[in-house]
Amino acid sequence: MPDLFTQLSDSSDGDSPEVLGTDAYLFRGYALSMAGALLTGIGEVSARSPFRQMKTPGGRSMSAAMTGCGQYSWVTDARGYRYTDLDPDTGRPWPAMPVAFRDLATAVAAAAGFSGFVPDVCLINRYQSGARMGLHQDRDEQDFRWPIVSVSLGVPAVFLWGGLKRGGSPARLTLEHGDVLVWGGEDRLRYHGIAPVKEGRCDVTGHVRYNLTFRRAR
Ligand SMILES: O=C(O)CCC(=O)C(=O)O
Ligand SMILES: [Fe+2]
Repeated sequence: MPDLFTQLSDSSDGDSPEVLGTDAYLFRGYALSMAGALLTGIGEVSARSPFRQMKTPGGRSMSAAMTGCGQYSWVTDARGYRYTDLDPDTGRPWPAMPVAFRDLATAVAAAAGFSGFVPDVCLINRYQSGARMGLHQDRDEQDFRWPIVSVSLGVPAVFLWGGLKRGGSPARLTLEHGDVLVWGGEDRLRYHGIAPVKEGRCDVTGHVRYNLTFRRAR
């Protein structure tokens, strides 16, 4: 893979990512130096569009609480999964995406070989202990050529990394405060999820895990 070499040496923190697939990388600690700014951003976004536990189309409450920012964000309710330009809870547009969020997503995507990624969505997940996310694909976006960029903050969690089809037992990776995953290309539709988050403590977030997931919805 000659390309991989070039990409790795372009990695802006100088550390090589772990390779999770043809087009999937884990950049350990990539967001550590920006964690303060990211948490401030989460506070500002959630002051305007509060975290809420959404319902699946089948009527079950998601255990992770969610909010979002950007031009659109992702919602689920009895009508299904979709992106909206208004927050259904406030009736107002989703808060603007903080510049620090967007710049981080663009830079790490480029380090993974996806130059020109400009997210129009940042979905923010908040996990208390016991919260989880079942195996799923991210497939409500228009153009699967753009990757998913996923930033973990706070208490660690086990990320489940499956294949392109349902079934089989997924790989398990512990994601810690500051870790960033990028998946796209051949890996764009991989099943993934989060195992129930264990009781833990992080100096900056307390008992909570946050995940920022950056997408290009449209
Ligand atoms: O919390 C995570 O790390 C994964 C979140 C996720 O897969 C999603 O929001 O679609
Ligand atoms: Fe996902």
